Amino acid sequence: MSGVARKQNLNPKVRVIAKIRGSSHLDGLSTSWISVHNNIRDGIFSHSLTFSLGDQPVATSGGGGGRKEAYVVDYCYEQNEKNDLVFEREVKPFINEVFDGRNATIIACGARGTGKSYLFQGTVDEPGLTVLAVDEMLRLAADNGKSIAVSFYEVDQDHHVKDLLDPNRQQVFVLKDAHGKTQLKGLSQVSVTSVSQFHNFYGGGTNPRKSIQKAVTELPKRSHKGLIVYVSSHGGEKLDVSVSKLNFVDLAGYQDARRKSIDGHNLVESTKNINKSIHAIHNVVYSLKANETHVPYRESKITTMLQDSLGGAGRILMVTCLNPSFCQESIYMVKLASRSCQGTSRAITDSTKKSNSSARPMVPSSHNSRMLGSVSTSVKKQTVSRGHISGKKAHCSTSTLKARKLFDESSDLISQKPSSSNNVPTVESVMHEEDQLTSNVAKEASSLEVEGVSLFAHEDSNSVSVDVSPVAAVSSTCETTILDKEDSPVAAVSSTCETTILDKEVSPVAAVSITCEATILDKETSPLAISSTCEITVLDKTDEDQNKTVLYTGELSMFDEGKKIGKENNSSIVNQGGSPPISAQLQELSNSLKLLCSSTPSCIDITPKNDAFHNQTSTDIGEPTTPSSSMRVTNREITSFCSPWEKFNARSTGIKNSLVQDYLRLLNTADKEELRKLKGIGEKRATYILELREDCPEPFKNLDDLKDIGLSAKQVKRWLKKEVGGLFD
Ligand SMILES: Nc1ncnc2c1ncn2[C@@H]1O[C@H](COP(=O)(O)OP(=O)(O)OP(=O)(O)O)[C@@H](O)[C@H]1O
Repeated sequence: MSGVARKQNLNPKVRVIAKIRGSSHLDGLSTSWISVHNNIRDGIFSHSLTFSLGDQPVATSGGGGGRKEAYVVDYCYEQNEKNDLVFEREVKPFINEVFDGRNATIIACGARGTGKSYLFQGTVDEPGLTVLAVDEMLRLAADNGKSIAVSFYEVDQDHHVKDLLDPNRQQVFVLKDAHGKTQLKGLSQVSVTSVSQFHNFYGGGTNPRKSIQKAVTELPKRSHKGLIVYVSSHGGEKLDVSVSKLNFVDLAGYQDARRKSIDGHNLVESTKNINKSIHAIHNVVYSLKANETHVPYRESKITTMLQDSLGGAGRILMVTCLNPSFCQESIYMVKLASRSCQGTSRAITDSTKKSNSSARPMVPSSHNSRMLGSVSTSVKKQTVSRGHISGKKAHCSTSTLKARKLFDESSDLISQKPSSSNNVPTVESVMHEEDQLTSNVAKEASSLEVEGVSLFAHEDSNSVSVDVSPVAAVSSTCETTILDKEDSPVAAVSSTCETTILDKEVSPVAAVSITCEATILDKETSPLAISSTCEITVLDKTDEDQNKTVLYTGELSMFDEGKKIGKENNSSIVNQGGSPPISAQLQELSNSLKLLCSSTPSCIDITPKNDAFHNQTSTDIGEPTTPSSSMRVTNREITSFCSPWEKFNARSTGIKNSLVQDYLRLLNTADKEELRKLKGIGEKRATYILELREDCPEPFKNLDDLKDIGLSAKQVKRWLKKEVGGLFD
C-alpha cells in the first residue's frame, strides 16, 4: 500500500480499530464494498480500508473524484470475526492494566445499526465485550483479593447524565473535586460478585438493550451509554476507594444531521447534539494519539466525564463499527477514525496524492465552541473549473486555521458532498476563506453575528472587482449556525453566505452574486427576531471592468412578536462575554452595509434608491423602541438593471438548477417503477437505489453523489438537456 502516512511519535496507549458488523444468515449482507489491506511500515502493522461499489471506487471526499482513498486504522476485524476474538486480542490486555492500577476506556462508535451494542452486549450464544470482561475481572479479583463494582449511566442529547442502575435517582452531576478529579455525583455503584448478577443489572431490569430499542422507536431521543467497572482493593459493601476503572462507552449512532426520521421528525437539533459529542470524543482521541499538549476534554459532557480515565496513563481503545452494506455515514466514521489513528488530519490515497479536503483542518479552533453552546459550520460546495481566484481571496488561506478540532459538522458535510473532480489548488483558498469567514462569524458570535454578514460582504465586495474575468465558474456556499442555550441571550443565529462567479465564456455575461443572510432569534420564545439579507450582483458584459454593473440590495427586518422591544435593550441582552446590545449591533450592521456601498469600486453604479436605504437604516438606528409589529427596511434593485438578455440568462440558470434538484428528489423518493422510467436506470440500478435509501433516506444531495450508482454528473446533465429540449418539440 503506497502513501501510508504515519507519524512515528504516536501514542501507543491509544488504539483505533474498526469492526465490520457481522450478520445473521437471515440478512446475508456482504461486505464486498469494503476492502481491507495490510500495511507494514517501519515495523508498524496497520490496516487500510477502501470503499467501492462493483468496480467503481466510492468517492469519499471533496477532492476524491473517483480516486480510491484508503483510510488507515490500527486493525480491522472482518465480518466473520467474533466478539471473543476482539476480546482476547484487544480487551484482555487492558484488564491486566486495570488490575495494575491504571484506567482503561473502550469506546464503540459508528453509524446507527452498525453493531455497537452487539459488540458490547452480545447475545447468550455470543457474549459481548462487557460480559467477557466482567467474567475475566471477577476471576482475577478472586485471585487477587479485590472486588468489582459497576455503574451504568446514559448521557442524552441534552447532555443530561442519568443513572441507569437507579431510575429513582434521576440526574447525575459531573463535578471536579479539590484535586481536579472528576466526581460523578449521584451515580450509584453496585457491587458485583457473579456474571449472572451482572446480567441482572446490565441486561435485566434496566435493560440497556431495551433502552436502546426504545430510543430507536421513539426518535429523536438518543443517548450514549456508559458502563464503568471498578476494581477496588477494598472488599465488602464499602467501595468508596476505587483503585482503577474500565469504562465501556457505547456511543449513540452517528447520523447525518440533515436526515428526517421515518415519521417525519426533523432530527437536526437532536442529531447535531449527539454528533457534536461524537466529534468531541474523536477530537480527544486524536489529541491523545498525537501527543498534543492540550486535550479538549471539555468539549462535551461525555469527554468531561471520562477525563480521568482517558488522560494520564489511561489506555484507550476506539472501535469504529461499520455497516456490512453500503452506508455513507460509515465512510465518514472511518475517516474520523483514520484521522484519530494517524494523529494527523491527512487522509491517504492510493496514488499517494493527498486529498484537498482531507489534507487540511476543516474547522476553526475549538475555543469557539466553548464560547458558545454549539457552533456548527459547513462549507457546502465549491467548484472551480478553470482560472484562478484573486490574490485577495488567496491571502486568507491557511492563516487562522489551526489543526485543532478537526472533526465537526463541517467535515461531515464535506464528506457527504463531494465536489468536482477537477479541483485545482485554488479551491482550497476559497475553502479556507469560507472557513475563515465562518470562523470569524463564530468568533464574533457573542457580539452578534450580523457582523459576520458585513465582514463577508466587505471581503467579497473587494474581491469581486478583480475576479470577474479569469474565473470560469466558482460557486461556494457557507453556512453558520450558532445555538447557545445557556450563556447568551441569543438563542439561535444562522447565517448563510453564497458566492457565485460565472465566466463570461460560459455565458456572455460574467456574473458575481453574493448573498449573505443572518437570522437572530431571541432565546425566550423568540420575542425578537432579526433577519438581515444583503445581496450583491455584478454583471460583466465585456472584458472591461468599467462596464461592470453592480446591483446591491440590503434588507434588514426586525420583528416584534408581542413583547416590548424595550425589554430587549436592557442589560439582559448583554451576554456574559459583554456583547453590545442589539441596537448597537444593528447600527454596526447598517454601518457595514453603508461602508459596503461606499467601498464599492467607483465603476460600480449604485442607484439613488440604495441611498434611501442608507438613510433609513444607517447610524440613526437608535435603541429599537416601540417598533410596529413589523418594521421593515427594504431595497431591491435587481430587475431594473437587468437587460432582457441578463434576465433571460438568469432565469434559464434557475430553471437548470431546479431541474437538477427535481431529478435528485426523484432519485431520493420515487418508487421502483418511476425510477425505471428514467434514462440509464434499469431494474438493477433501481433496486440498488432503493437499497441505498434504506441506509440513508436521502443519498443523493448533488449530482456528484450519482457516482455512487455509477452515473456521472455529465451524463445526467446531458439527459436533462435533452428532456428540456424535448419540451419544445
Ligand atoms: N455480529 C453480529 N451478528 C449478527 N447480527 C448482528 C451482529 N451485530 C449486530 N447485529 C444485528 O444488527 C442490528 C443492529 O445492531 P446493534 O443494535 O448492535 O447496532 P447499534 O450500532 O448499537 O445501533 P444504534 O446505533 O441504533 O444503537 C441488531 O439487530 C443486531 O442484532
